[in-house]
Amino acid sequence: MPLETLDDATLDGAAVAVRVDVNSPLTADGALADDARLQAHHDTLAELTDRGARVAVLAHQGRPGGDQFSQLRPHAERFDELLDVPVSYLDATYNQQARDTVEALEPGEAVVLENTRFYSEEYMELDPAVAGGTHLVEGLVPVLDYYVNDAFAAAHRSQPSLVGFQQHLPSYMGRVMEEEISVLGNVDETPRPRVYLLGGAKVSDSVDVAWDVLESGMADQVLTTGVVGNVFLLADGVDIGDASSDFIYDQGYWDQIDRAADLLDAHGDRVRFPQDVAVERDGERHELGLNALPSADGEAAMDVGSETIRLYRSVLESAETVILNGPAGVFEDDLFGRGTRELYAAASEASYSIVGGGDTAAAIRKFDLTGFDHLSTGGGACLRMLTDGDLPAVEALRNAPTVREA
Ligand SMILES: Nc1ncnc2c1ncn2[C@@H]1O[C@H](COP(=O)(O)OP(=O)(O)OP(=O)(O)O)[C@@H](O)[C@H]1O
Ligand SMILES: O=C(O)[C@H](O)COP(=O)(O)O
Repeated sequence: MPLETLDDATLDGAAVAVRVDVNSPLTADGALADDARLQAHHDTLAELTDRGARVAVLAHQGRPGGDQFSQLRPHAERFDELLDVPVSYLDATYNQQARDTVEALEPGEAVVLENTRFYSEEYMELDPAVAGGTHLVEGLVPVLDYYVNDAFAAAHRSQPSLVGFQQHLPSYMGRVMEEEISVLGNVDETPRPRVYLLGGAKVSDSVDVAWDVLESGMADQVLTTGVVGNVFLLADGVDIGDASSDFIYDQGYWDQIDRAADLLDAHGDRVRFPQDVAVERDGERHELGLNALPSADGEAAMDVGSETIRLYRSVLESAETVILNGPAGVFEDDLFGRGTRELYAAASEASYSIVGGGDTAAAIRKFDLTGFDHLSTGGGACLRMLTDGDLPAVEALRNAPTVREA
């Protein structure tokens, strides 16, 4: 089934649940530290309210037990500032009070319901049919006409608010979802040479992507940086020292070293790993070539070094398409931002560039970089989309009933 967009929906007076992804960094006192994800959904919410929908916003924040797990009041207040229509907040999600509030909405009004993950079923990966029978979904469906999914960044999760409503209601992509699918679903049409710059700390996701794009022929080159680069150094037999190795072990990525070694055996001519690294010594950035590793002082490799930057820049300069995910180093620390800043700047010069990842986007903002063609709102979702294709929430949209069937 083709995916339906807001162009296909008759919204005037309709009660619409819209799932967004506004999962954002919070300050110690619970305020939003960054509203980029809220801004990204502005156009979808503005269109829904402008076209007379009565809008119930569903979203999660953080993970149960984590320090970023909180109410959505700050998000609702920020939406109220960003949008031209009133946006209220309700500390309930699917009970009678929530149903009454949604039913009482006037056309063009919106309410942000409480964090979906306050309910245990929401934090489970469920088969869509089971998700359709959860309390959250069954509680809200009676007061809704349509469901809109704009939460691309969470679309790799098969959780009730992401896949359950599509079992009951005519469902549409929001504008963020539509744009992400149209760009990331057509990566294979972007010009060659196509280079993947993979860094950051989610090693198994990046090794998955590297395997997939090298095996399928999608990538002409894969450049590795960050913790991912350190894993490839270990895979090549370089002793990067206990501090960096222990970090990889503690994060549960030890088994990825063998997968990286197999990848080097199979496609070593198209995979690059760092030729030098940066460590902190006496409070300064200090660079070490591979022959100086492991460092006698046991410092951790926190960034790629100048020689790696030079080599990678030359590859990036000859690329037509660059797909970038994950920072090249601990960019949050001024000593180790250089690899990320310089490699991202080179990537932004390519004819076509795609960026995915929350920390990656934060680095781009920190270094004031511009010129990228597509900044994905997703991290894990973007990577999954680049490998497995359809995401569970998108698949559920494809299978949703049409207006006539509902
Ligand atoms: N050499 C390194 N050692 C330790 N941490 C590193 C290193 N290089 C990068 N990092 C860390 O990796 C983190 C970002 O990795 P991650 O894979 O989460 O990025 P992302 O894909 O942009 O974000 P997300 O998937 O969470 O949206 C940053 O906090 C950065 O400090
Ligand atoms: O930030 C994200 O990647 C999405 O909001 C998904 O969050 P999750 O990884 O906690 O499911």
